[in-house]
Amino acid sequence: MMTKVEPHPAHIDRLLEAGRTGEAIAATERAAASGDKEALFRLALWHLIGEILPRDLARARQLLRKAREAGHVEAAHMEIALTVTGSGAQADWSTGCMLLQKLSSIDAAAAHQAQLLTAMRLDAFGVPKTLPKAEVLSASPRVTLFRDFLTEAECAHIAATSAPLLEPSLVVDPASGRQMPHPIRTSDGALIGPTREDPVIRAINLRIAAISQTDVAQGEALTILRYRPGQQYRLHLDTLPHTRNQRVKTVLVYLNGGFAGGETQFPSIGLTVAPRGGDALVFDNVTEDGRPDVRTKHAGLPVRAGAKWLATRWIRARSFDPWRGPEVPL
Ligand SMILES: O=C(O)CCC(=O)C(=O)O
Ligand SMILES: [Fe+2]
Repeated sequence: MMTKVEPHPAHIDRLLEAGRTGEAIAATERAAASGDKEALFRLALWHLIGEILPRDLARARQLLRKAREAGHVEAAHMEIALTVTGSGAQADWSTGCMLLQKLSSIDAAAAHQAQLLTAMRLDAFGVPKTLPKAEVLSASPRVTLFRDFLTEAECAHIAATSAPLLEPSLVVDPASGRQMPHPIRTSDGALIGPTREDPVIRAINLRIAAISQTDVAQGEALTILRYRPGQQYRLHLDTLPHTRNQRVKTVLVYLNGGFAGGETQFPSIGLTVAPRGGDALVFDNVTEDGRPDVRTKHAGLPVRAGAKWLATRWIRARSFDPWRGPEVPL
Protein backbone atom coordinates (compact mmCIF):
# COMPACT_ATOMS: atom_id res chain seq x y z
CA MET A 1 0.00 0.00 0.00
CA MET A 2 1.24 3.47 -0.83
CA THR A 3 1.39 5.95 2.05
CA LYS A 4 1.49 9.68 1.48
CA VAL A 5 4.89 11.04 2.47
CA GLU A 6 4.90 14.67 3.61
CA PRO A 7 8.22 16.40 2.94
CA HIS A 8 9.83 16.86 6.32
CA PRO A 9 10.83 20.47 7.10
CA ALA A 10 14.43 19.28 7.53
CA HIS A 11 14.28 17.84 4.02
CA ILE A 12 13.25 21.25 2.64
CA ASP A 13 16.05 22.91 4.60
CA ARG A 14 18.57 20.46 3.14
CA LEU A 15 17.37 21.23 -0.39
CA LEU A 16 17.72 24.95 0.31
CA GLU A 17 21.19 24.55 1.76
CA ALA A 18 22.21 22.52 -1.30
CA GLY A 19 21.04 25.40 -3.51
CA ARG A 20 18.21 23.25 -4.91
CA THR A 21 15.74 26.10 -4.45
CA GLY A 22 13.37 25.06 -7.23
CA GLU A 23 12.94 21.58 -5.74
CA ALA A 24 12.46 23.05 -2.25
CA ILE A 25 9.72 25.34 -3.54
CA ALA A 26 8.03 22.53 -5.49
CA ALA A 27 8.08 20.18 -2.48
CA THR A 28 6.69 22.89 -0.20
CA GLU A 29 3.97 23.79 -2.70
CA ARG A 30 2.92 20.13 -2.96
CA ALA A 31 2.68 19.87 0.81
CA ALA A 32 0.80 23.17 1.02
CA ALA A 33 -1.68 21.99 -1.62
CA SER A 34 -2.43 18.94 0.53
CA GLY A 35 -3.21 21.28 3.46
CA ASP A 36 0.07 20.96 5.44
CA LYS A 37 -0.04 23.99 7.77
CA GLU A 38 3.75 24.26 8.21
CA ALA A 39 4.22 24.28 4.45
CA LEU A 40 1.52 26.95 4.06
CA PHE A 41 3.23 29.06 6.72
CA ARG A 42 6.65 28.60 5.14
CA LEU A 43 5.39 29.73 1.73
CA ALA A 44 3.80 32.75 3.37
CA LEU A 45 7.11 33.69 5.01
CA TRP A 46 8.92 33.29 1.70
CA HIS A 47 6.45 35.67 0.07
CA LEU A 48 6.97 38.16 2.91
CA ILE A 49 10.76 37.99 2.90
CA GLY A 50 10.95 38.09 -0.88
CA GLU A 51 14.19 36.15 -1.37
CA ILE A 52 13.20 32.57 -2.19
CA LEU A 53 9.94 33.70 -3.77
CA PRO A 54 9.05 37.21 -4.96
CA ARG A 55 7.62 39.46 -2.26
CA ASP A 56 3.85 39.28 -2.59
CA LEU A 57 2.00 40.54 0.45
CA ALA A 58 -1.48 39.69 -0.85
CA ARG A 59 -0.43 36.09 -1.60
CA ALA A 60 1.24 35.86 1.81
CA ARG A 61 -2.03 36.92 3.41
CA GLN A 62 -3.97 34.15 1.59
CA LEU A 63 -1.41 31.55 2.66
CA LEU A 64 -1.44 32.76 6.26
CA ARG A 65 -5.24 32.53 6.28
CA LYS A 66 -5.09 28.93 5.06
CA ALA A 67 -2.38 28.07 7.60
CA ARG A 68 -4.49 29.65 10.34
CA GLU A 69 -7.57 27.71 9.20
CA ALA A 70 -5.45 24.55 9.41
CA GLY A 71 -4.63 25.45 13.04
CA HIS A 72 -1.30 27.32 12.80
CA VAL A 73 -1.24 29.75 15.74
CA GLU A 74 1.82 31.76 14.67
CA ALA A 75 0.26 32.21 11.22
CA ALA A 76 -2.91 33.48 12.90
CA HIS A 77 -0.91 36.08 14.88
CA MET A 78 0.91 37.19 11.75
CA GLU A 79 -2.31 37.44 9.74
CA ILE A 80 -3.78 39.64 12.47
CA ALA A 81 -0.73 41.94 12.46
CA LEU A 82 -0.84 42.31 8.67
CA THR A 83 -4.58 42.94 8.83
CA VAL A 84 -4.34 45.78 11.34
CA THR A 85 -1.25 47.35 9.75
CA GLY A 86 -2.68 47.20 6.21
CA SER A 87 0.06 45.04 4.69
CA GLY A 88 -1.17 43.40 1.46
CA ALA A 89 -4.62 44.97 1.77
CA GLN A 90 -6.23 48.06 3.32
CA ALA A 91 -5.77 48.28 7.10
CA ASP A 92 -8.80 46.68 8.72
CA TRP A 93 -8.95 47.21 12.46
CA SER A 94 -12.29 45.52 13.13
CA THR A 95 -11.42 42.33 11.21
CA GLY A 96 -8.06 42.18 13.03
CA CYS A 97 -9.84 42.49 16.39
CA MET A 98 -12.38 39.86 15.40
CA LEU A 99 -9.59 37.43 14.44
CA LEU A 100 -7.81 38.20 17.72
CA GLN A 101 -11.00 37.48 19.66
CA LYS A 102 -11.35 34.11 17.90
CA LEU A 103 -7.71 33.22 18.56
CA SER A 104 -8.15 34.17 22.23
CA SER A 105 -10.19 31.04 22.88
CA ILE A 106 -7.21 28.79 22.08
CA ASP A 107 -4.17 31.00 22.71
CA ALA A 108 -3.16 32.75 25.94
CA ALA A 109 -1.03 35.42 24.21
CA ALA A 110 -4.00 36.44 22.09
CA ALA A 111 -6.24 36.50 25.17
CA HIS A 112 -3.76 38.80 26.94
CA GLN A 113 -3.70 41.17 23.95
CA ALA A 114 -7.49 41.19 23.83
CA GLN A 115 -7.56 42.08 27.52
CA LEU A 116 -5.09 44.97 27.01
CA LEU A 117 -7.24 46.28 24.15
CA THR A 118 -10.40 46.14 26.24
CA ALA A 119 -8.79 48.50 28.73
CA MET A 120 -8.11 51.10 25.99
CA ARG A 121 -10.77 53.57 24.86
CA LEU A 122 -10.59 53.22 21.08
CA ASP A 123 -12.79 54.15 18.16
CA ALA A 124 -13.74 51.77 15.33
CA PHE A 125 -10.31 52.31 13.72
CA GLY A 126 -8.19 51.71 16.81
CA VAL A 127 -7.63 55.44 17.37
CA PRO A 128 -7.73 56.57 21.03
CA LYS A 129 -10.82 58.58 22.02
CA THR A 130 -8.91 60.53 24.68
CA LEU A 131 -5.30 61.60 25.16
CA PRO A 132 -3.25 62.55 28.20
CA LYS A 133 -2.57 66.25 28.71
CA ALA A 134 0.52 67.74 27.05
CA GLU A 135 3.15 69.53 29.17
CA VAL A 136 5.21 71.88 27.00
CA LEU A 137 8.83 71.64 28.18
CA SER A 138 10.15 73.88 25.41
CA ALA A 139 8.14 75.98 22.96
CA SER A 140 10.89 76.39 20.35
CA PRO A 141 12.20 73.88 19.50
CA ARG A 142 9.03 72.13 20.56
CA VAL A 143 9.47 69.46 23.23
CA THR A 144 6.36 68.07 24.90
CA LEU A 145 5.87 65.56 27.70
CA PHE A 146 2.82 63.30 28.07
CA ARG A 147 2.74 61.74 31.50
CA ASP A 148 1.20 58.25 31.91
CA PHE A 149 0.95 57.83 28.17
CA LEU A 150 1.13 54.03 28.53
CA THR A 151 0.03 51.79 31.37
CA GLU A 152 2.50 49.51 33.10
CA ALA A 153 0.90 46.49 31.39
CA GLU A 154 1.27 48.13 27.97
CA CYS A 155 4.94 48.91 28.65
CA ALA A 156 5.49 45.31 29.77
CA HIS A 157 3.84 44.02 26.59
CA ILE A 158 6.16 46.07 24.36
CA ALA A 159 9.23 44.95 26.32
CA ALA A 160 8.16 41.29 26.22
CA THR A 161 7.50 41.46 22.46
CA SER A 162 10.94 42.89 21.76
CA ALA A 163 13.00 40.94 24.31
CA PRO A 164 13.67 37.89 22.08
CA LEU A 165 14.66 40.19 19.20
CA LEU A 166 17.22 42.38 20.98
CA GLU A 167 20.58 42.74 19.25
CA PRO A 168 23.44 45.26 19.53
CA SER A 169 22.13 48.53 18.10
CA LEU A 170 23.06 49.75 14.65
CA VAL A 171 23.15 53.32 13.39
CA VAL A 172 23.00 54.66 9.85
CA ASP A 173 26.52 55.44 8.64
CA PRO A 174 26.38 58.93 7.09
CA ALA A 175 29.02 58.07 4.48
CA SER A 176 27.50 54.89 3.09
CA GLY A 177 23.90 55.17 4.28
CA ARG A 178 24.22 51.60 5.60
CA GLN A 179 23.37 50.30 9.05
CA MET A 180 26.40 49.50 11.16
CA PRO A 181 27.44 49.10 14.80
CA HIS A 182 28.83 52.33 16.19
CA PRO A 183 30.00 53.54 19.59
CA ILE A 184 27.51 56.43 19.38
CA ARG A 185 24.82 54.02 20.53
CA THR A 186 25.83 51.10 22.70
CA SER A 187 22.41 49.83 23.71
CA ASP A 188 20.74 46.66 22.47
CA GLY A 189 17.80 47.23 20.15
CA ALA A 190 14.96 45.60 18.24
CA LEU A 191 12.50 46.72 15.60
CA ILE A 192 8.86 45.74 15.77
CA GLY A 193 8.14 45.34 12.06
CA PRO A 194 4.73 44.89 10.41
CA THR A 195 4.52 41.12 10.99
CA ARG A 196 4.95 41.65 14.75
CA GLU A 197 2.86 44.78 15.06
CA ASP A 198 0.02 43.12 16.93
CA PRO A 199 -3.21 45.03 17.65
CA VAL A 200 -1.89 46.28 21.02
CA ILE A 201 1.26 47.69 19.44
CA ARG A 202 -0.77 49.02 16.51
CA ALA A 203 -3.08 50.82 18.94
CA ILE A 204 -0.02 52.27 20.70
CA ASN A 205 1.43 53.41 17.36
CA LEU A 206 -1.93 55.05 16.60
CA ARG A 207 -1.73 56.75 20.02
CA ILE A 208 1.81 57.93 19.23
CA ALA A 209 0.48 59.34 15.94
CA ALA A 210 -2.26 61.17 17.86
CA ILE A 211 0.06 62.88 20.38
CA SER A 212 2.53 63.82 17.64
CA GLN A 213 -0.28 65.04 15.36
CA THR A 214 0.99 62.89 12.51
CA ASP A 215 -0.44 60.04 10.46
CA VAL A 216 0.41 56.54 11.69
CA ALA A 217 1.80 55.76 8.21
CA GLN A 218 4.59 58.33 8.76
CA GLY A 219 6.13 56.30 11.57
CA GLU A 220 9.08 53.96 11.15
CA ALA A 221 8.86 50.57 12.83
CA LEU A 222 8.76 51.01 16.60
CA THR A 223 12.34 50.64 17.88
CA ILE A 224 12.97 49.23 21.33
CA LEU A 225 16.22 50.05 23.07
CA ARG A 226 17.58 48.51 26.24
CA TYR A 227 20.49 50.20 27.98
CA ARG A 228 22.41 48.40 30.68
CA PRO A 229 24.95 49.99 33.06
CA GLY A 230 27.46 52.05 31.07
CA GLN A 231 25.37 52.00 27.88
CA GLN A 232 24.26 55.28 26.35
CA TYR A 233 23.21 57.10 23.21
CA ARG A 234 25.71 59.93 22.70
CA LEU A 235 24.73 63.42 21.56
CA HIS A 236 23.07 63.25 18.13
CA LEU A 237 20.32 64.54 15.88
CA ASP A 238 17.64 62.07 14.76
CA THR A 239 17.56 63.49 11.22
CA LEU A 240 19.03 61.38 8.41
CA PRO A 241 21.52 62.38 5.73
CA HIS A 242 20.55 62.12 2.04
CA THR A 243 16.83 61.57 2.43
CA ARG A 244 13.81 63.13 0.79
CA ASN A 245 11.58 61.89 3.57
CA GLN A 246 13.14 63.34 6.68
CA ARG A 247 12.57 62.26 10.28
CA VAL A 248 10.65 65.35 11.30
CA LYS A 249 9.65 64.26 14.80
CA THR A 250 10.65 61.74 17.43
CA VAL A 251 8.52 60.17 20.12
CA LEU A 252 10.33 58.48 23.02
CA VAL A 253 8.29 56.30 25.35
CA TYR A 254 9.99 55.31 28.59
CA LEU A 255 8.97 51.76 29.39
CA ASN A 256 10.23 51.37 32.95
CA GLY A 257 11.67 52.95 36.06
CA GLY A 258 13.87 51.58 38.80
CA PHE A 259 17.22 52.35 37.15
CA ALA A 260 19.80 55.10 37.81
CA GLY A 261 21.02 57.55 35.16
CA GLY A 262 19.69 57.33 31.59
CA GLU A 263 18.23 60.85 31.44
CA THR A 264 17.42 62.29 28.03
CA GLN A 265 19.39 65.52 27.70
CA PHE A 266 19.05 68.42 25.23
CA PRO A 267 22.14 70.52 26.05
CA SER A 268 21.40 73.43 23.66
CA ILE A 269 18.15 74.22 25.41
CA GLY A 270 19.27 73.25 28.90
CA LEU A 271 16.69 70.51 29.22
CA THR A 272 17.15 67.19 31.01
CA VAL A 273 14.26 64.74 31.22
CA ALA A 274 14.31 62.08 33.91
CA PRO A 275 12.65 58.96 32.45
CA ARG A 276 9.51 57.75 34.22
CA GLY A 277 7.90 54.49 33.12
CA GLY A 278 4.88 55.17 30.87
CA ASP A 279 5.76 58.78 30.01
CA ALA A 280 6.19 59.91 26.39
CA LEU A 281 8.39 62.72 25.10
CA VAL A 282 7.67 64.28 21.69
CA PHE A 283 10.05 66.63 19.92
CA ASP A 284 10.66 68.20 16.52
CA ASN A 285 13.90 67.39 14.70
CA VAL A 286 13.54 70.00 11.97
CA THR A 287 12.88 73.72 11.75
CA GLU A 288 9.80 75.11 10.02
CA ASP A 289 11.55 74.97 6.63
CA GLY A 290 12.21 71.25 7.13
CA ARG A 291 15.96 71.49 7.79
CA PRO A 292 17.65 69.65 10.70
CA ASP A 293 17.29 71.74 13.86
CA VAL A 294 20.62 71.52 15.69
CA ARG A 295 18.96 72.82 18.86
CA THR A 296 17.28 69.43 19.26
CA LYS A 297 20.55 67.52 19.51
CA HIS A 298 20.08 65.15 22.40
CA ALA A 299 21.65 62.26 24.25
CA GLY A 300 20.55 59.30 26.32
CA LEU A 301 22.96 59.63 29.25
CA PRO A 302 24.71 56.49 30.51
CA VAL A 303 22.69 54.20 32.70
CA ARG A 304 24.48 53.79 36.04
CA ALA A 305 22.53 50.87 37.53
CA GLY A 306 19.67 48.66 36.39
CA ALA A 307 18.29 48.59 32.84
CA LYS A 308 16.51 51.36 30.95
CA TRP A 309 13.92 50.27 28.37
CA LEU A 310 12.76 52.74 25.74
CA ALA A 311 10.45 52.65 22.71
CA THR A 312 11.35 55.14 19.98
CA ARG A 313 9.21 56.09 17.01
CA TRP A 314 10.99 58.17 14.39
CA ILE A 315 8.37 59.95 12.32
CA ARG A 316 8.93 60.92 8.70
CA ALA A 317 7.64 63.94 6.79
CA ARG A 318 5.46 61.71 4.63
CA SER A 319 4.25 58.11 4.55
CA PHE A 320 6.97 55.59 5.15
CA ASP A 321 6.37 52.16 3.61
CA PRO A 322 7.93 49.54 5.92
CA TRP A 323 7.91 47.03 3.03
CA ARG A 324 10.09 49.10 0.76
CA GLY A 325 13.77 48.39 0.62
CA PRO A 326 15.71 45.17 1.05
CA GLU A 327 15.87 45.15 4.84
CA VAL A 328 12.33 44.85 6.10
CA PRO A 329 12.10 44.44 9.86
CA LEU A 330 9.90 41.37 9.87
O1 LIG B 1 17.77 57.12 25.36
C1 LIG B 1 17.34 58.25 25.24
O2 LIG B 1 16.89 58.86 26.20
C2 LIG B 1 17.42 58.93 23.90
C3 LIG B 1 17.06 58.00 22.77
C4 LIG B 1 17.20 58.65 21.45
O3 LIG B 1 17.81 59.66 21.29
C5 LIG B 1 16.56 58.04 20.26
O4 LIG B 1 16.04 56.93 20.36
O5 LIG B 1 16.59 58.68 19.19
FE1 LIG C 1 17.62 60.40 19.28
